Amino acid sequence: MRLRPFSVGLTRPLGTARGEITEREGFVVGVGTEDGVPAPGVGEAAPLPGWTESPSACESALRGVGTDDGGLRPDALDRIDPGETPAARHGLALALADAAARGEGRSLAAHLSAARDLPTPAASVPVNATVGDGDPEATAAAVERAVDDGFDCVKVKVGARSLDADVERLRAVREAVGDGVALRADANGAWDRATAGAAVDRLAPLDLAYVEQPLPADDLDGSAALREGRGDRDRDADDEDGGSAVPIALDESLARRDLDTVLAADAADVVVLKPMALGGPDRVLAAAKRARAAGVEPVITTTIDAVVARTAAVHVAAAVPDVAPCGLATASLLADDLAPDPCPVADGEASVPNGPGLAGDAFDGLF
Ligand SMILES: O=C(O)CCC(=O)c1ccccc1C(=O)O
Ligand SMILES: [Mg+2]
Repeated sequence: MRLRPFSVGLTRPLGTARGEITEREGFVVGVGTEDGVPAPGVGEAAPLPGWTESPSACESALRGVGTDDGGLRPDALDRIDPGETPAARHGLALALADAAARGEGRSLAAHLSAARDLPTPAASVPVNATVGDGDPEATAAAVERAVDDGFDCVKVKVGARSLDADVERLRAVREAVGDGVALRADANGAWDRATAGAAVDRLAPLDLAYVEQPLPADDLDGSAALREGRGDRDRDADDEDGGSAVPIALDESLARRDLDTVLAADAADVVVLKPMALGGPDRVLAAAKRARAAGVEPVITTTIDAVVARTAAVHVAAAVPDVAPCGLATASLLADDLAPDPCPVADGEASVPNGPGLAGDAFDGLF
């Protein structure tokens, strides 16, 4: 197993309620026949503080599963705890899955779905554009650009400013693009229960597709109450029959609590699943299948990963039948990348490479 450190910068910082993301660092993970796998395989471990383990914990977890002569222990994957070091597990699980899929001569999506009794994967996946914090004019202009580029679903970061200011931003966006565009708002856990309750009431007239992580990650009861329209707020006439006027998505909550706990709490309409934060593509596809069975819609996104992990997430999304728009159109947020993007986005859809594996041998030059 080989590890190659990398660092890629964003074209400009992505403003979120939890600060700005300016660059992504991590390791490309390579395995080969010397590791006992049938073909070369490439993975990516890109820890993001606040979402995963630290870069040093990630590196030690990966180095810990190697043998003294540079090979891989046979039980390597089982030795990496997906809760403690999800990015490390992602890197190795992806490299091994890429190798296995290439050995089988089929795409990563086909390999992952066959193991879970899912139907033939899609050839492209719908994606949303991602727009960071900014003033109302800049936010509306960024969303308009995305719509001009062919997106019909756009996610806007909120929660970095007052609720009044965010409502003004989203109003400006809705006015600029009209009713035909699906809008999502991601608060990254910024609001308390009273603010979140006020937010769903005030955003209801703007017809949002969902509000993502309105409350802190641990507040599953608050999220369940918000969904039922019984947050700490005055009820208005619109939700007398109960139910939040805006569907609720959870993201950070999944990195803190296991999926079954989130599902049992009735805390979400949508779960946002990030392979890097949840320990690997295999785990996320299994989680997506379980969420669907429980009536909760899965959405696949990344932590703004580099091209290897982003391509893997596209394969995962392709394996989810009729997947909702996913947060995978983030290549354009990066100023540079590890390799050319094998999943170009056009008309709001990312194309899925045919394989074998992630993208044939396109990433083998990374070593
Ligand atoms: O979902 C998307 O549109 C892109 C990914 C994204 O927003 C994100 C990227 C890095 C870290 C956290 C998040 C998030 O969804 O909260
Ligand atoms: Mg989010």
